[in-house]
Amino acid sequence: MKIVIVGAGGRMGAANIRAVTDLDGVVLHGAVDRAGTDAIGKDAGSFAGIDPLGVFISDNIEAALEGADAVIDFTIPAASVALAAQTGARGLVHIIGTTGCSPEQDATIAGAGKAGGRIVKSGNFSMGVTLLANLVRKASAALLTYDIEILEMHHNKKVDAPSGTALLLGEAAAEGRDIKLGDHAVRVRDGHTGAREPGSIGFATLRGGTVVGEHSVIFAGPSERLELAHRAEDRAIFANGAARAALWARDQKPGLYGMDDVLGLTH
Ligand SMILES: NC(=O)C1=CN([C@@H]2O[C@H](COP(=O)(O)OP(=O)(O)OC[C@H]3O[C@@H](n4cnc5c(N)ncnc54)[C@H](OP(=O)(O)O)[C@@H]3O)[C@@H](O)[C@H]2O)C=CC1
Ligand SMILES: O=C(O)C1=N[C@H](C(=O)O)C[C@H](O)C1
Repeated sequence: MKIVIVGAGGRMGAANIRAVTDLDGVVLHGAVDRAGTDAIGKDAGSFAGIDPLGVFISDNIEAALEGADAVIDFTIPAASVALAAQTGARGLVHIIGTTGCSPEQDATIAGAGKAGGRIVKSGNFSMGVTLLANLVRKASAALLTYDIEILEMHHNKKVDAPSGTALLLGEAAAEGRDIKLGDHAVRVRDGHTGAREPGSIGFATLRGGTVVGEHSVIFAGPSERLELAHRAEDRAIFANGAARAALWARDQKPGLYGMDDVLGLTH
């Protein structure tokens, strides 16, 4: 399977180049980043800290897509939305790790799935978080009256908050109670907030240093707390999941999928 990495010059871009090079059945077909960025023209392998691959990071997405089967895209929302139109028109596999999309951008991406793309989009491609979301859904249903708070910490370069993972975990908690996250989420607290609204799902965001990604879901009840947590130690866990998702999506019908589908976890 011939894969193009988009956002190749970024933190996840380098991890994705290494993951695609390591996995049997896939080859790096192209590597693309934003015009004018430092990585353009560099060998993708050397850039990612491995042996040279003879694939050079380019700003020409159309040329890179020629002959490709799949795209792994960890960039910014506007870039992922624009790319989904191109992958949809070509019927390509499109793995989207980009977080921070608005509801309108998510709807446009879903439309690209209907138009022919095989899209897998997730706020977190690790096995651990995918399983964690399933545990959160169950705990939320079982501990119906407990207050739910979601805490995340990431490195000081992260640009969106709450993280895509925190929102994914919030969605799982809401599904467990058959409510809509949008109606119950409290994403920021400041000043005289009043007492906690029963049934709300709170988010708290920390940023600092080089933290890859840490998430805790706290169920706080009378005289006890249950905490379910995940700590990412290396971006390889996301990149390996994304490469695995690309191989899986090749044999699927056009549409929009998540990591539960890739791992065969039904709920
Ligand atoms: N779902 C998951 O499992 C994970 C998701 N993420 C998400 O992935 C995204 C990227 O994260 P990270 O790698 O840390 O961020 P980086 O900023 O390091 O990388 C993003 C890359 O995309 C490039 N880029 C921006 N616009 C375009 C464009 N139009 N075309 C091609 N490339 C473009 C950037 O270039 P430049 O810097 O020059 O603007 C940069 O090289 C974030 O949304 C993050 O939250 C991260 C880890 C795991
Ligand atoms: O930006 C990051 O770094 C990460 N982003 C994802 C998110 O927003 O949840 C996944 C991971 O936690 C790292």
